[in-house]
Amino acid sequence: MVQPYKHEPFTNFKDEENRKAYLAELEEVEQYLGQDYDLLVGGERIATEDKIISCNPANKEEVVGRVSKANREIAEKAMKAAVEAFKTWKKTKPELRADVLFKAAAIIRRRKHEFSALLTKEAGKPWNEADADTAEAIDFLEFYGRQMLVLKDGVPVQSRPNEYNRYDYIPLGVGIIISPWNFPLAIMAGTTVAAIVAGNTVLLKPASATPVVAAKFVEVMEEAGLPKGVLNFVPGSGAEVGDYLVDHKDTRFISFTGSRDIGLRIYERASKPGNGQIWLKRVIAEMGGKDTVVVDSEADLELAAQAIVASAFGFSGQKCSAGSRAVVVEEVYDQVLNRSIELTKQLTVGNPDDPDTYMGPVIDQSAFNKIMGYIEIGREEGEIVAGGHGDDTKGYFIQPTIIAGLDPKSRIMQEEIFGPVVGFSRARDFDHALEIANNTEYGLTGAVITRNREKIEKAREDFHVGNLYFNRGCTGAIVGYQPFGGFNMSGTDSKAGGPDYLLLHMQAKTTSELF
Ligand SMILES: NC(=O)c1ccc[n+]([C@@H]2O[C@H](COP(=O)([O-])OP(=O)(O)OC[C@H]3O[C@@H](n4cnc5c(N)ncnc54)[C@H](O)[C@@H]3O)[C@@H](O)[C@H]2O)c1
Ligand SMILES: N[C@@H](CCC=O)C(=O)O
Repeated sequence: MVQPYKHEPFTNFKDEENRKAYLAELEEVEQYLGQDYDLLVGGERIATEDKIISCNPANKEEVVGRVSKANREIAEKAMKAAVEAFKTWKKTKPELRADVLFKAAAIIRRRKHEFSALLTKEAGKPWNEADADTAEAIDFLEFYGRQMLVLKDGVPVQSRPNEYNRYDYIPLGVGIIISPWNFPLAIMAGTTVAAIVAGNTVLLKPASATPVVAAKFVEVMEEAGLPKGVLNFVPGSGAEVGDYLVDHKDTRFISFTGSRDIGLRIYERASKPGNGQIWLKRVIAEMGGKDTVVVDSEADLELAAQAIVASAFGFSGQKCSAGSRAVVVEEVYDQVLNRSIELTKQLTVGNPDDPDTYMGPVIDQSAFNKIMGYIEIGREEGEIVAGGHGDDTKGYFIQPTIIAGLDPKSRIMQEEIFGPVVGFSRARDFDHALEIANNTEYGLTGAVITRNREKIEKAREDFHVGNLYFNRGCTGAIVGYQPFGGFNMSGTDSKAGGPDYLLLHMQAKTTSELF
């Protein structure tokens, strides 16, 4: 009997035993740094000469792993394997498919700190952020397994005398899963297993910065009993393998999570049918954000500053949900800004191996350069009142940075920076604050800090984002509790971890029989 779903608890690292356990797993992971990882195609392991070299962003000399790189020929082979495996996987009982997910969840739970320690090494995640990423991966496995058990018999529809009508969900076909590096376990695993449990077969192309944790996850799925060809592992270049698979006539759907620009490229390419293609490709695209914490004059100002700082600088602001804009009502602007500066100056930046590090590095040289470029723009557009410096000698470290006095239409307040930078703008009153909050092309997350019930209700209606939070920060959605996804250029609002998510990977079939 499947137990009711509950989210995986976070680890309390104040507990000495937990600290010791995490340190032991960091040592364990260090033993296997630098190893080679193969592709997986139709159950066959393939090693290529050409490798993706994954490096530790906190110590760029340290190689985390060398992962074989797929090319078009291998991608084609993987597509054929997935098409073949779909013939049997689509007919495999949904209960059995769900059991594979439950077993995979149990395996990852037993190796929880090992996976998190690998995230610390490969993505530069501080302990609590890595722990949350692993917990979310477990949650996706547990939640989607249960959702499939709910959907397996379809939904009742009306029948009439001597007529029996049914409404069932059937899988789509072969899906391409394209995942980002910032939640390299949770989002990669969640998008993969949602497609699989619904009866589809997939080709997984993880982000090139974090392929090792994806390779480890693929091993877990094999251990959990997934048949050959259902999950094919094809890391590779977006431009080469990504475009090829997006354009492929046998691709039935694409599940993409990543930037706005790549999301738009995929959306456009997928709309053009390839030679011999007999369907419209479905696209799930979860993209960027420019997320705002709104602070009202009638608010707990300490809570407001805490929420701004946590939302802006958790995992160095490298979350689509990051609160990269603070819009504060005039009356309390100076107080909130000053307290946010104080809190920011207390944050520790350093090697995420150290449990006392709050903020680790950003992911790579190109991210470092881009974020430092934005900080320079910020010097022109506003005033740097905290941080503003970076150091890329050993790893890619950037101080948490606050830029104050910004025009709401400035670049810092409009463009996704994806780093530890938050811009502050003043609003005349609460209505003006909401107007500013809605003035970007994105619509992913937002938070409102106020004690006023009417203002909460106004924001509930008028603040146009997929995930809106009151009196807390705007990051950290939990699977099954706060289904996640955004409006406008933030994507197709797929609501990962929500009750409708699996349906995006299925099609409904009506049957009607007369007696
Ligand atoms: N909305 C969400 O749920 C969500 C969650 C996490 C991250 N994100 C967004 O992701 C971005 C950061 O992640 P990123 O830097 O990995 O994004 P990215 O768009 O650069 O890459 C995402 C994935 O797309 C692949 N890719 C690149 N070019 C491709 C192509 N031509 N065809 C197919 N695939 C291609 C990459 O290799 C990677 O696997 C941010 O914009 C962030 O906001 C959104
Ligand atoms: N789901 C995560 C964000 C994922 C994107 O980076 C959150 O709610 O903070």
